[in-house]
Amino acid sequence: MAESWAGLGSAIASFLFLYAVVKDHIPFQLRQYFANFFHKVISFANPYQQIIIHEYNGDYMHRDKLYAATQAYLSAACSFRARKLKAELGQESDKPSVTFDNYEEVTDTFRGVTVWWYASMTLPNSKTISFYSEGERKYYLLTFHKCHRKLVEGEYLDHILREGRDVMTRRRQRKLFTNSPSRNWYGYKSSAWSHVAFEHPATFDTLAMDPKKKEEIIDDLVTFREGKEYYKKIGKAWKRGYLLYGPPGTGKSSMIAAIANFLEYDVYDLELTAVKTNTELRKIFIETTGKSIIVVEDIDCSLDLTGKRKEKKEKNDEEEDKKLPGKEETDDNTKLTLSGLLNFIDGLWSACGGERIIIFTTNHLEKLDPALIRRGRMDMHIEMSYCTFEAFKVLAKNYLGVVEHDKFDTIRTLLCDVNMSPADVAEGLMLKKSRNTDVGACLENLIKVIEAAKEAEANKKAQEELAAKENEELTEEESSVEKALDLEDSNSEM
Ligand SMILES: Nc1ncnc2c1ncn2[C@@H]1O[C@H](COP(=O)(O)OP(=O)(O)OP(=O)(O)O)[C@@H](O)[C@H]1O
Ligand SMILES: [Mg+2]
Repeated sequence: MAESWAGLGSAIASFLFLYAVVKDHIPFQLRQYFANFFHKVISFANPYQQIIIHEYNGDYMHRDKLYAATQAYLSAACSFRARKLKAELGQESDKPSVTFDNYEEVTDTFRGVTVWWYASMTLPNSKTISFYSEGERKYYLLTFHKCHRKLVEGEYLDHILREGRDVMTRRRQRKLFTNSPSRNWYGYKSSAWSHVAFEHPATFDTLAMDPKKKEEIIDDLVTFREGKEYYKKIGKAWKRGYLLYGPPGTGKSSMIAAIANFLEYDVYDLELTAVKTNTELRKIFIETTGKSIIVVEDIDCSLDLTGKRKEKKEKNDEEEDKKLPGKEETDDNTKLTLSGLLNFIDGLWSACGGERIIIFTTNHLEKLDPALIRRGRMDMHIEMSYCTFEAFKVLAKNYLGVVEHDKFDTIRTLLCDVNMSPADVAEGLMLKKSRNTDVGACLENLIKVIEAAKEAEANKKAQEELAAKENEELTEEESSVEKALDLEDSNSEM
């Protein structure tokens, strides 16, 4: 046996030696012909097929998107099968990712089919003198059986792209954007938005509100997040509008942060007062990305939107006849109007860019134009109310770590008679906590705060009643004087 192996070895060595000697004497075309023929024979006999995914294609400017998605996918789904791993922190990421190192191979299974992934790179050719210094070129090599080609090309690569993008989205450093005034939209890479890292700690666990309502909102968000196919089926853009309304300090902004953290979306905080025209608003909108929340806080203060559309329509009807041909259309395009805002929410443009949530907040629901908040535009109206006992229990758990206490009953009774925002209740719990860690003392402090608020509210109510009574008496007096004067006048006429 050993002899026959030795014989084979020497035969190969002789062949390679001979080939090296005669290679230079064979014409190039003939060599090419033999190489092609050899390749065909090999691939005919080889039942496997390969797809290569390079990190950079053509130039060094743009990293291939499929390569990036593959890297993310493999790091999440397969790297645990590799022996040699490497960890790195991507540019846009805030979480380290662990992926398998070069020259490692892992397997993956898709619909019962096994495929092999191999990470490798080509080293720079040191003999080539180039103006640009070339580095190593990394790539992934995907190997699979020939009979699964349709599945791999048709579905598996799409699956890699989709899942990989999801992993990248989850790992990315989320951002809080704000729109810059249009005078700053100039220069290289000019953008309507500037951003900082989004790091708000609010979550649904820290949000004090009725647990049933909270559950409803979470269910709605989950349905939305998983509703891509549904929205496609019913022919609606994949977006959802929420209107948060309620008095100051009831948690509207905290709710936005909790939603963003729950869905892992970016937040675009749209300052409408910095937008001058409908065209600007459209540009701002186009520059937002999918998986994001667009927020307009205090919408009632941002613009005088009430009834403007109606007035405008009437005015337009009147002015229709006066319009001269060739006269410039100014109104709609040079000003930010309610119809501009409505277009922004659900016009044709609203469908571009993927899943989006739009949230408006207001302290005064009654001030808003019904068209702006009708169902379909603002799909869910969420009232953020004064602190109830259920909401207080969430705050007590978060701030003091207690779920039950003797003083809870007193607080329950007190909260029924007073309108206190969760912000005020939280402040009552926090003030004392900073100096004294005793839970009983903190709750005692809160009771005092609520009692003081109750007294202040009662005083205010009494004053208002007094003022109303005085006003009433004054009007009564005035009307009796008027009546007396009228009587005098009629007597003198007679
Ligand atoms: N429902 C709540 N749950 C937990 N904390 C709350 C809640 N409401 C208010 N707070 C606390 O009060 C602070 C202010 O709340 P937030 O800014 O969310 O109120 P808001 O409704 O947006 O008020 P405004 O109408 O003035 O903008 C928050 O930082 C948070 O600590
Ligand atoms: Mg707010």
